[in-house]
Amino acid sequence: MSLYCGIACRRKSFWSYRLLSTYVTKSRYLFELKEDDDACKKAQQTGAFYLFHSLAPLLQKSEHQYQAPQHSLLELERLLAKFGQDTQRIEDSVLIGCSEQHEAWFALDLGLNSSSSINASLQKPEMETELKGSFMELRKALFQLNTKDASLLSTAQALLHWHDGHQFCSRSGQPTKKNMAGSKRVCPSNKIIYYPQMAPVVITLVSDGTRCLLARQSSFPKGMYSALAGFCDIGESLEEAVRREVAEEVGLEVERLQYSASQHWPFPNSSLMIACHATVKSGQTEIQVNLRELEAAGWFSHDEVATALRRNNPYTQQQNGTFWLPPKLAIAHQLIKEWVEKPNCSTLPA
Ligand SMILES: NC(=O)C1=CN([C@@H]2O[C@H](COP(=O)(O)OP(=O)(O)OC[C@H]3O[C@@H](n4cnc5c(N)ncnc54)[C@H](OP(=O)(O)O)[C@@H]3O)[C@@H](O)[C@H]2O)C=CC1
Ligand SMILES: [Mg+2]
Repeated sequence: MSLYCGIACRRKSFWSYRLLSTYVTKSRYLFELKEDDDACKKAQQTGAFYLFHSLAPLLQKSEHQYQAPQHSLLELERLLAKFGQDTQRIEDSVLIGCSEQHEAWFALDLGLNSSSSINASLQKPEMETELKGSFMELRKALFQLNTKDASLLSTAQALLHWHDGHQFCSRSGQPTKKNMAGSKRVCPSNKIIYYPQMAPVVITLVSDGTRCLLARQSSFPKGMYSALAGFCDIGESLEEAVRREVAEEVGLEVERLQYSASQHWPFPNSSLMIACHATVKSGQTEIQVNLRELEAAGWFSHDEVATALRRNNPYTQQQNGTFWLPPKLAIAHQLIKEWVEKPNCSTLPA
């Protein structure tokens, strides 16, 4: 960059800075922390840490609610010393966001193997006693938390999981090194950069105009039905993936679709769920279930689905055989709710 450009850019950023919204300054701050290891390390001094053990987040119960506690760097250093872990381990933490006041948030897993030894570490139950909480499996934890914490912990777990599985370069076999924020890993021998990945998944609520199609896999909890989902194949567009998955799983052809929303889903590995509504060709509603993919599929009336949505405790429904729907947090629930409120959602040709 020339000196002139440097001055011009600095001046420009000075004037425009005052005009930037809170959201934009926050996004730029996080971008800086990902790009600059020193800035990220500095942000840890005033930051807050969420703790995990073997990918299970630490939760504390207050009254009838669970919450994810935050720890300052000082508290964390004290805890690590008490647990018999090296404070060097803080370098394993990953950046997961920041407050509007630019307090950076990090996540650290106390149970996963790391570059710093944990052989001398206390066991999980003793840590839980000291932390006055419990490490809860994420699938259970998500449904106990408010939306903000659920989203933050799901990002954190996905990132920690990715780092845990990408410790070595797939070309050289050498250990890879994470940057301070944890937004990438680099192989020191050949400089290959690895970025965290998500697999795109389409999830489609198919309708015939009056009914919607719900299906279940044998691995689902008993009685739960959901919209059709499937991983995108390489080279496919969103529209092609929807069309193929519906054809593969229930033997129907969709002719119109409408994008609804998307969601990061951490199970079993990070997916980007892309939710759509679609309609089948008129008169072509005979389902042929692909039993290698699904256990059952069927058409459900507007009334049946609206009633199922109103049931708020699915577990009590299992006994009497009624079907139930994915919990509110899942995008499948949002998609089904949208259809109940507005059954003619699908407008675009597939
Ligand atoms: N948030 C939500 O509301 C919902 C989320 N989902 C999520 O959507 C995802 C996909 O749904 P599902 O119906 O199971 O998918 P598919 O219909 O594509 O079938 C799953 C099969 O795809 C194979 N597979 C696994 N990972 C990948 C990958 N990264 N790329 C390509 N193929 C893969 C596996 O086959 P094999 O084992 O033979 O290798 C797996 O059994 C699931 O992870 C599920 O958790 C689903 C419904 C609702
Ligand atoms: Mg599927």
